[in-house]
Parts: sequence; C-alpha cells; structure tokens
Amino acid sequence: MYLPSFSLKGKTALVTGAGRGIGHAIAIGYAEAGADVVIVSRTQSDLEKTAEIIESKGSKAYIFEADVTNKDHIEKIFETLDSKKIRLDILVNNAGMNIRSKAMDVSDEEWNTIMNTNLRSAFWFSQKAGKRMKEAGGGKIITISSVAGHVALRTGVVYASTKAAIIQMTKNLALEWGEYGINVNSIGPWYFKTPLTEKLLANEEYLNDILAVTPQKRVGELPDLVGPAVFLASEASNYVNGQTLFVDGGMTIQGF
Ligand SMILES: NC(=O)C1=CN([C@@H]2O[C@H](COP(=O)(O)OP(=O)(O)OC[C@H]3O[C@@H](n4cnc5c(N)ncnc54)[C@H](O)[C@@H]3O)[C@@H](O)[C@H]2O)C=CC1
Ligand SMILES: C[C@H](O)[C@@H]1OC(=O)[C@H](O)[C@@H]1O
Repeated sequence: MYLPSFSLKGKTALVTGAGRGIGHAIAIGYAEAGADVVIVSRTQSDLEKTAEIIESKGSKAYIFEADVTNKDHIEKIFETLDSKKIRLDILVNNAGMNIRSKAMDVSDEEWNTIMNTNLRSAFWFSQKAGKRMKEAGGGKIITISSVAGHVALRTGVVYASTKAAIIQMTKNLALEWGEYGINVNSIGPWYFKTPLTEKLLANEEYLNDILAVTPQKRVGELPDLVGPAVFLASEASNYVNGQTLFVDGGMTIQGF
C-alpha cells in the first residue's frame, strides 16, 4: 500500500490564535480530520465559538484564554496539559499580528509587539512542545510564516523580518529535532481574507495590485490553507522536514 494516512484521528493539536481567521479554520479543519484541539487566543468569546464547532464535529476542544507574548501564560498552558494528561501531537504556531509602519517610522513598542507576538511566542511554544514530543517519540510543529518572509512587500519591515526568521527557525529546529521524529515545517500564505486583512482587501485598488502579481488571479480561501495544514500535521508528511510551503496562488514565482 502506498497511500499514507491524512487522518488526524487519535491526535491532539494545539493551535494558537484559534479564535478567528486562519487559526480558527485550521482548528476546525483538524477536528474534521479527527483531531482533538487545544485552542489558544486572547478572546474567550471567540474561543467558545470555535470550541462549539469543534465539538459539533465529534472532537474535544480545550480552551485556553492566553496572551502568547506572556511567557507565564505559555507555562500555565503546558502545566495544565501535563496535569490533565492531555497529549500533544501537533503544534500550530499561528497567532500573529502586523503594524504596517514605514521603516523610518517604526517605534520601539511596535518592534517589540510584532516580534513578541509573531516570533518569540512561536519559539517558546515550539520549545515546550518539542520537549514533550521528544519524550513521546515524535510530533509535528507547523508555524505560519508568510510570503512576506520570502519576498519584499509593502506591509512592513518588522513583520517581514519575523516571517523570514520563522523560516530559518523552522530549518534549525528541524535540524536539531529530526532525530526525535519531530517534523518542523512552515506555511507561507499570500493574502487570505481574515480580520487581519479584510480592510486592505476591501480597497479595490489594493486588491487589483494583489491580483496583478498573483498568477491564479484570486486571493486565498481558507480551505486552500487548511489542506496543506492537515497534510503537514498528518503521516502523509513524515519525510518532510524544515520546509516552508508557500500557499500563494503562485505569487512567489512571479517575476517579470
Ligand atoms: N490573512 C492573511 O492574508 C495572512 C496571514 N498570515 C499569518 O497568519 C496568521 C493568522 O493571521 P490571520 O488569521 O489573518 O489573523 P487574525 O488577526 O484574523 O487572527 C489572529 C489570531 O491571533 C490571535 N492573537 C493575536 N495576538 C495574540 C496574542 N498576543 N495572544 C494570543 N492570541 C493572539 C488573535 O486573537 C486572532 O485569534 C498570522 O501569523 C499572520 O501573520 C500570513 C500571511 C497572510
Ligand atoms: C501577506 C502578508 O502576510 C499580509 O500582508 C498584510 O498586510 C497582512 O499583515 C498579511 O499578513
């Protein structure tokens, strides 16, 4: 038999930023693939809505209202998972944000907020999850980067720097943890309509600029991203390590 399993049945995944947007979609997609899901974000009401949908799919949802920039919150999440003996097979570092300042205008506060949310949190969650996955004999770590980590965009140098760093963090963690059966990969989306981007995408001129450099001439729909996220969380990607999968309608191949 050559076809590996794409199912996540019997697995437990932790998804940060699962209250809305891409994280919400991945959390539900994982439940549809059979996983139980630990969902983390700052907004309890968003988490409860996500949990309700996860449970409607026959999976368990574990809610953690937390700020991923607060290391004590991260510590508390893993202490709780350990005390409740909740396994961790899959980690998706999704939580992220952007402040689209020009480089000459970036403040210290903006730098710290974007770096702490997008990059620092992903490393601490990965370190905590990696230790448990090593003990368990393996696991899957997926971090959401961006095409902004690979090509220059007009959406901010600090955000782009965090997304490029995620690509390199992914390679280094894969190098160190591959022998423990841990697959560490990243997904680099182009534009998807979410609360983070809806104002931008509502601007017709801006949307036309996006489509002009997108071979598929459309922005992403959330199922376009959930498929690759399920692949990287499943046994079907057991020999894929340290990679960044750009889910971008062909944007990153666009030359002239
Ligand atoms: N939407 C898009 O077009 C693209 C998004 N991305 C990345 O995808 C990821 C998700 O983006 P979207 O779903 O669009 O964003 P969003 O703003 O719609 O959702 C982000 C989620 O992260 C949570 N979050 C943010 N800061 C947090 C914190 N400090 N602690 C806990 N939770 C926090 C929010 O509560 C929300 O649930 C981000 O890493 C973003 O950089 C990458 C490329 C394109
Ligand atoms: C493609 C980028 O990641 C996209 O650009 C933005 O302005 C948003 O911050 C998204 O992340």
